[in-house]
Amino acid sequence: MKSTVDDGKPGSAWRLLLGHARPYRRTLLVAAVISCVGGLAGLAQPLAAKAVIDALSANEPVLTPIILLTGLVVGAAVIAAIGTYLLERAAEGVVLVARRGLVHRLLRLPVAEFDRLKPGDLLSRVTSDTTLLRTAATSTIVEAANGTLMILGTIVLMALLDPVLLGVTLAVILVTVVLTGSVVPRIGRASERAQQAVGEMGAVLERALGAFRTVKASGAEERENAVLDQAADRAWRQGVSVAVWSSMVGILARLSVHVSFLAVLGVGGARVADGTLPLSALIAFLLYVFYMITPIAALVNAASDLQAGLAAVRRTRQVHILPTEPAAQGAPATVTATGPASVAFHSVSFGYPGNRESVLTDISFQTPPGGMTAFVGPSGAGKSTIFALLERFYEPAAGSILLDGRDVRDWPLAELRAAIGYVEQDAPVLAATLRDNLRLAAPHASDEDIHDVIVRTRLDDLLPRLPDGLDTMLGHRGLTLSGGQRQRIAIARALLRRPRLLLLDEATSQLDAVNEHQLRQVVAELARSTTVLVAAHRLSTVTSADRILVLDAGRLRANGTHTHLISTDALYRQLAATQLLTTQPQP
Ligand SMILES: Nc1ncnc2c1ncn2[C@@H]1O[C@H](COP(=O)(O)OP(=O)(O)OP(=O)(O)O)[C@@H](O)[C@H]1O
Repeated sequence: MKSTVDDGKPGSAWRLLLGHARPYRRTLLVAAVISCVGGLAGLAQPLAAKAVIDALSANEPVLTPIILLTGLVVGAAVIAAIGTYLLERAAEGVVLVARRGLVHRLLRLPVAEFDRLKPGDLLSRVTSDTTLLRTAATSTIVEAANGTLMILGTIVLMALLDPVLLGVTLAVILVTVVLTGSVVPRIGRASERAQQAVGEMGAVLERALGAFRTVKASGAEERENAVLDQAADRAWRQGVSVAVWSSMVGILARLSVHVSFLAVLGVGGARVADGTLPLSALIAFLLYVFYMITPIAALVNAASDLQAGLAAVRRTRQVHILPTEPAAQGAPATVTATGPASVAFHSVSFGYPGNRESVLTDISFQTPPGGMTAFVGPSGAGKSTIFALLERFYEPAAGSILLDGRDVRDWPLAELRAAIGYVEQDAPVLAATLRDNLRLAAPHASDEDIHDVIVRTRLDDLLPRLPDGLDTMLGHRGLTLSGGQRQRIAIARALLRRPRLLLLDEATSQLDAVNEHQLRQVVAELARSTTVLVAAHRLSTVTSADRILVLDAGRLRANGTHTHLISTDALYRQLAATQLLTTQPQP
């Protein structure tokens, strides 16, 4: 995915990161105050210990100083725990909101957009990048704010002690800040490249695991392993690069304190020698120089973490600027009309995005409400593409598509899809129970409805063999089922939606002869109450269709019944001959 997020403005990633923190600003403020109070309680502990020792040596009552000391110790621990809890809670909140936002966006991507993306990379943005946001948008911001505050406080106290020595200290710190400023962006760039490599790894892994059996059967484990290794290696190298630059910044911070100390000692020593500065002021000043070590170290850490967070925010932002389907803004689907819907294509031409070749050229046809229309033609002729256009997964380059006399572009997208039952070519079974799989398209379907479609799709022979009936978990992508069973589940799922238009893409190709015959009867029965469009390879499944459209290389070349086409269309005759059909319609 191209990095187009910064919009050229360096501040935009910062704004986005702060945007993630904004909902938790109160919690973060409280956590910052708590951490200051905890720090003060810590600072007061030596004084309380001193009071206990003083009381002991002076033979005075020690109860009060001991209570005070205990109070400070316990109080500091409790306060620190509350601060940590608040920060961690806010951090989890940041991750939750970021993940929800990304998931919401991803599920609303247009199909055309999804085609060009890598699911594994998207997955890493939802899981890994959001985790990097976690600390950057919460504790790091608090740490940076506290560190800055402490440094400013020390500078004020230093100014009160001796402005000249302060000038010396600030000059050294300034040089360090300039040097650090040139290193920090490198941490950011390396972090972003490391995350990109993690994303690539996700994509390769998704590819290998998604085709697990094929990878094994092809003996390609080692080759896939090598590709994964390379991506992991790239992530490792960038991680090492982050480590190198981060330690450079650490060295600079340490050097700045030490050089400040020496410079203050030199200049201050000379001033003590010529009597312009009391020795006690020089000692106090030097102590303050050392007090700055902790906040400077905190700022250095924060700078590294923030760079990783900014890189992550840029990657998550890349998802947020992807287009979404209009359904994202629309109301939930409400089916207003019922009964079979008519379909019409008027001079539709279409080519897949990024592909200059036209896949459909000047396609025009009409189907009345109800009945079965079949699309036949050689592989790659464009049959599935017609269905994809009806579902509005893509927009045609020219022409118009009407469902029920209304242009599909004028239908609210959710309503359009609610009217259509779609069984895609390799309809997936999700890793969920059989019931949830069936209800995917009709979440409110009753158990009677479910049993009805199970009988109609001949799934009733499968059901008794499942250990928990409808509540049996079906494995990842339905791999625990046979191909035919997966197809019948997909058909049952589409039927449960009570569609006005049913699109069956090769839906019967994996059924045995008996089941296919039964299902053909189901489809024929269905064609009486709904409009059925079938994309078929096997003519045997569609010879009894009310009309058959013959597609060849994206053009509609003939249209008619089986008997008509056998006598008029050479391609159809050839298809029929190669599929060993008689010229008689099948029962
Ligand atoms: N998402 C896509 N992006 C780019 N090209 C695609 C995409 N899907 C299909 N195509 C191309 O569009 C053409 C038509 O494909 P389509 O799937 O519609 O054919 P089909 O007639 O259904 O074929 P089959 O019977 O083999 O399923 C093919 O050349 C195919 O390579």
